[in-house]
Amino acid sequence: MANPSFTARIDSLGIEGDGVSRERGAPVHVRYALGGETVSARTIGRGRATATEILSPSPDRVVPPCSLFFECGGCVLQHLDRAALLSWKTGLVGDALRNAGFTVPAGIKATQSPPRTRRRMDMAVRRGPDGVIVGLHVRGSDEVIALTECHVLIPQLFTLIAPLQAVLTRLQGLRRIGSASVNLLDSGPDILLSSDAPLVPRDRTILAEFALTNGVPRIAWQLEGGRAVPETICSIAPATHSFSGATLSPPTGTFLQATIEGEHAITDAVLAALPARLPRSARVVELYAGCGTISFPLSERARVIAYEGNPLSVGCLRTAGAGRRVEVHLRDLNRQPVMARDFAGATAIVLDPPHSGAGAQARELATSGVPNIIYVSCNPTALAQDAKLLADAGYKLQQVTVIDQFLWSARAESVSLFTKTIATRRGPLVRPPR
Ligand SMILES: C[S@@+](CC[C@H](N)C(=O)[O-])C[C@H]1O[C@@H](n2cnc3c(N)ncnc32)[C@H](O)[C@@H]1O
Repeated sequence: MANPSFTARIDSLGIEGDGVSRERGAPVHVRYALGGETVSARTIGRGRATATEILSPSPDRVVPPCSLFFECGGCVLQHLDRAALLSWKTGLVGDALRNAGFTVPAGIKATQSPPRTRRRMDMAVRRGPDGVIVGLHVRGSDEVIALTECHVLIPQLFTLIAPLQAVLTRLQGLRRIGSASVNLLDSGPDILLSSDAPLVPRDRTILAEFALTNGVPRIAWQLEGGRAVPETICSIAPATHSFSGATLSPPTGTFLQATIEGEHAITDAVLAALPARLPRSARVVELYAGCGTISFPLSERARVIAYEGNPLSVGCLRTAGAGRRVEVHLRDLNRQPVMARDFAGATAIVLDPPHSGAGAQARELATSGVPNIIYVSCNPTALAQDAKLLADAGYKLQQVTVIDQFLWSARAESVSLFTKTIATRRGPLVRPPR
């Protein structure tokens, strides 16, 4: 029997944002269902179903604001009230830290970016019979849905989509598939395109005209699936961005925190986690520094020794950091972690690892004995894994801030402060009171 229907009582929301029903033994993940609801559901795969009717709705259920929600793969939780969404994400982070072995302080601070503030998005490009579509994947499919509406993307980027579709339709270098990553820098939209065939000279002229007409300082391009550094196709003005007064020339496709509100919430939480009184000579080691989102605000409080694995980001950070208190090292921290002994004398370690977490680097953090470890995480599961090593090494959790900058997604970001009291010959070195 294809796609059998059943009635399910939903126990809770799972970490992917699906409702989880356990009444049949093995968990069934039910798309579009919320904790506490009873729904009619249709099986769509092993252990997976989609809600077809809500029989008893949760008080937190709302009408999704976007008419594309049930098709588009971009958002997963628009049917959940935003305050309830933030409280669910706060719970995910709290559970991760408890699972790691910590007592979680009461009153976790939590902030959420408003709709239409997302300033970076990776979109898919498809040529169809009626021209090119720039959009997101249909949920669970390779098909691409045109973003005729989007409640997360910042308007300066959303308004570019229609002209971008029109211009890509004219490119010979786009046969069938490609992608468009857009970043809103201080200087304006920065676009990185990929396509499945080389661009011809006329394509380059067309893209340059588009850039001029639409106020796009830079467009870069690479062959779809290629590994070469992207080629700048047109640069009508310098692509620049600034962090705490340091002006950078970021590489194309650079990592930016998803929203400006998210960036500020993260840097504020990191700075608040530093000891209140820091001597000018204090040294903070920063791991996974990117182009310096956190490094430059930090450098106003301490000397920063920054490590990053992407050579282009390192080049950008080095140039912008010249004359500031930021020392930059290129290092793959998976292959060659900073060793515990090399943190000696540091007042704090700040780390902001990728989604997979800190891997081999986490073990060195745990045995470093550095009194303050400030962990910026975009993945509660990886946080739990890494934080367990800190708990086992005697670190205590002092503060947590949850940042929801991927509104309506299941992603939860956080900044946690772990501290350790170090025994010295003169007695315990206690973190100064705030
Ligand atoms: C979440 S981003 C944070 C960047 C920066 N802290 C920011 O807020 O803009 C993670 C960073 O880790 C870097 N990274 C990923 N894997 C790495 C590795 N194995 N070694 C060093 N850096 C790595 C990425 O290039 C990226 O810049």
